[in-house]
Amino acid sequence: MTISARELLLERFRWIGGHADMWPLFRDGDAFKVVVRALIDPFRDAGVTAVCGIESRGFLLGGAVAMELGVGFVAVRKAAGMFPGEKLIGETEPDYCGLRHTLRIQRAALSPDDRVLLVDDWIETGSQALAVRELVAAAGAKLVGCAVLVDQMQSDSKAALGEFHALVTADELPDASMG
Ligand SMILES: O=P(O)(O)OC[C@H]1O[C@H](OP(=O)(O)OP(=O)(O)O)[C@H](O)[C@@H]1O
Repeated sequence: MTISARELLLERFRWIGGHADMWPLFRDGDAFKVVVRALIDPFRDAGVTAVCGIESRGFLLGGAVAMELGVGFVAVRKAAGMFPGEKLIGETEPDYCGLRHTLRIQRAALSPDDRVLLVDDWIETGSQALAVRELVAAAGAKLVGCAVLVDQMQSDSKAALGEFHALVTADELPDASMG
């Protein structure tokens, strides 16, 4: 019997010391492939031309999704001074930790004919995803949608992220007090 990405995620997910631990899922090559393919499913025929991923876990998933879709990857960096050349820069609202981040993409990475899929492991306040939306718009490109493993976002702003696809919601995961 084939196990679905959703079942894999629910089965392998752990809390360790209050931190969500999905790394064992990525360590298993077969499971990783199933999860990446499930993230892509609604977007296979959406005309996506670029995948964006936010530093750092979004790099891992976004790169894999880009490869599978056969398009390029656009890094969204938080770290200052790490990106060469001209950049587009945006500030986030406070994220799930109450932190504001400065997000950057290389200006030349996107053009007005690009159709962008944002990929991440987890969305909670949506602050970082919404800031990426602004960067994509500043490049003149279109954010087609957002694919995440875990959705914990309550805000109505989710609609601003285009087609939204999550493998599970946070309330389906084991309770954080278990870890
Ligand atoms: O919806 P929000 O409240 O904006 O939070 C979601 C973001 O937070 C996490 O990254 P984190 O900042 O923990 O960085 P990491 O991937 O390096 O752990 C996650 O990977 C998202 O990028």
